[in-house]
Amino acid sequence: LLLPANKFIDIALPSYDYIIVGGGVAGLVVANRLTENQNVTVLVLEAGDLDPAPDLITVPGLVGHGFIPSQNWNITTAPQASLDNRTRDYGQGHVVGGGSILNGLVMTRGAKHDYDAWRTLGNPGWSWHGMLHYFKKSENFSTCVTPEDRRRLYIRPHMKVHGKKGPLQVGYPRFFYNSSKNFLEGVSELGIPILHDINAGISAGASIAPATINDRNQSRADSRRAYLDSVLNRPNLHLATQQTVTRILFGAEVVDESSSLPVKGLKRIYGVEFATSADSPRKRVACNKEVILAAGAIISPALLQVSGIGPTPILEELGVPVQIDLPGVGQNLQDHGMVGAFYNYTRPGLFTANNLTGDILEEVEGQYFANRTGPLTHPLISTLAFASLRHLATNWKSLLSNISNSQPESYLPPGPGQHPTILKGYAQQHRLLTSLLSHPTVGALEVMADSIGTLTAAVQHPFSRGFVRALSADLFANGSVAPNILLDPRYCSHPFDCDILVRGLKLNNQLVKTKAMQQLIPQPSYPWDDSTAQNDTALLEAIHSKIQTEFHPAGSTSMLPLDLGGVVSPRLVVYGTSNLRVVDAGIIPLLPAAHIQAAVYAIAEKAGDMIKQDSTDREPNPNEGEATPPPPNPFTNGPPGLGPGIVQGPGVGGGFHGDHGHPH
Ligand SMILES: Cc1cc2nc3c(=O)[nH]c(=O)nc-3n(C[C@H](O)[C@H](O)[C@H](O)COP(=O)(O)OP(=O)(O)OC[C@H]3O[C@@H](n4cnc5c(N)ncnc54)[C@H](O)[C@@H]3O)c2cc1C
Repeated sequence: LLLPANKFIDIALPSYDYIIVGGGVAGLVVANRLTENQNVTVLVLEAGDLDPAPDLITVPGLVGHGFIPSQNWNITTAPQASLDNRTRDYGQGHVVGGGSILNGLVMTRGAKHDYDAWRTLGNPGWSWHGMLHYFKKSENFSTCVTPEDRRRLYIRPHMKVHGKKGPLQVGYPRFFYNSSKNFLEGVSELGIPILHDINAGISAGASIAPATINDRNQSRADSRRAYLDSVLNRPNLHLATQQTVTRILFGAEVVDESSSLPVKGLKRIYGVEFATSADSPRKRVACNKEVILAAGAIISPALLQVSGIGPTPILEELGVPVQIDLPGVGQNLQDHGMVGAFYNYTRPGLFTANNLTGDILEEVEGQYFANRTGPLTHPLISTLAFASLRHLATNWKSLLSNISNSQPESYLPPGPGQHPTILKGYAQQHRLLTSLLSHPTVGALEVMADSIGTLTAAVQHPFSRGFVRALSADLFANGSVAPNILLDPRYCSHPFDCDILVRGLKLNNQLVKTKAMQQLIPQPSYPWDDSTAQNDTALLEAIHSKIQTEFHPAGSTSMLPLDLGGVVSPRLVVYGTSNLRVVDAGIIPLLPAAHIQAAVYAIAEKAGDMIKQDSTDREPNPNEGEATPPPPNPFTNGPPGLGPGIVQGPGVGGGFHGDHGHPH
């Protein structure tokens, strides 16, 4: 139900039990699960709008054809000092559904060991075992692949590890390019196994990865379609679009003896401040229970900082009063850097995505829209391989021992990145990474194959750590949010990451020489041809100029113990607060070797259960209402009944302008 913009004042409540900041992947999962309880009220504030389902979004075959500008935050990285000193564009979803509206649909989980490492880092309950229930809970897995495709492409999922009843459709396209088979068998010739199911706990191997595709109509499955559309009529769920949260507001300090949360003497969050645009009035809304940050790994930490939660030196520079000195906020940022290398397949008659032009495109479109079959059901990437370090280097043991003997702190950013807790946390990650990379089932590198000859290499267990920070106390300074965010992934600030990519490109050069791949008649061009294939310096130079994001930012609000630079506890509560959680990709303490949407859906499902559980544990809580007196109604039209629906921006009128004396 979409209500006109001016209904915002009419239907918004003065306070909600839960306020979710960001209606992307994690935010919509949590909104759905919390509103299963009809006695609970939830407001989702989303900066973007509902997408009108254009073909560019819904048709898998159009993945990679660009972003709709209004749906992208248009963030740019800092110049990459360890590469070529250039900035990189960094697309992020600014739309209901967040990254799941823009993403490449690839659905991979990573290895069992990747998640067991999260537990080892001090997070009980967050092992593979702890996540598997939620991987399954989120997905409705479908195996509608023809027997012929199953056989030739080795698709045999282990149904025990998949869910059939979850909201998110996960399946396979109804069309595969022939080059997929060459790729799988070529990789196998190099001694890397073909996996029948890449999501069963062993990820080092080649596979056809499932996709977030709705099997029935072969269109994109995203968090909005999966988790929101079917529950929009719940009267206890309000979604306000085009509302950017600019600050988290603090209430009184509470001492809550009865809570299972670590709340004694902690700060209580009162609500949030938000606005439709830089020059529109700031409004406030209060929470009865919690504020839940789901603004993604880049904006959630910036929001914490401008609200006074973060490293003191950064808060002081911003001129923001320090509410909680939390050194980890914005640190430990990790990403999978990737390099697209091109080996043009020239076999005469080979059908590739390049053929989708003119009459053929018209025919293929007709096929797709008439009966949802054909090449347009196929996303950009279905075919990929994860190589373990053993697959990349015979001297893997000595490589790892060299890393173990190095000084981890020298690789971290200066300033707030050198806080003792951050150093300690990174040293632990460093040890765990070397252990993970020694494992034959864990990916060190991913190679993604499209149909035309691009073999994109991406480093999967990066040692480099970047950071994100706000540049202004007002996220809307200078008119929009992006210029106020400093995002520095610091690609290859640890040289081992680029070393992995060099090895990856050499692997590519071996791969295109296999019998299976030779059938495609690949024509590598400079810098991927034989002139540079064995020349590390030339490959490194090419990598430096071509690295870009695989769009997997994580770690910037890490779930780690406080003395390891953590921001949230294993219950995802921000340290120092009683009722503020983060549930998005930022909490991932160590990136898995995988595309990370599967992990984010599962994290949010787990968060939903924890929030419900903690709420039950906490009730009745006589102190709670007293500690934070009901706020004045921030909407001039008074508290109406809770009506169903979406509240769509631009929000008009009625908000508090400036301070009204209660929260700060
Ligand atoms: C181009 C692209 C391709 C990708 N490809 C894949 C892939 O193929 N497979 C895969 O597994 N993963 C992929 N990913 C990654 C995956 O989509 C993300 O990991 C996932 O979306 C992260 O979920 P999240 O909830 O943390 O953040 P998001 O999904 O980004 O959601 C954050 C939401 O918060 C909103 N928001 C932010 N700040 C505010 C604010 N101040 N106020 C209100 N709202 C706010 C945003 O608009 C957004 O809707 C891709 C991502 C991108 C961008």
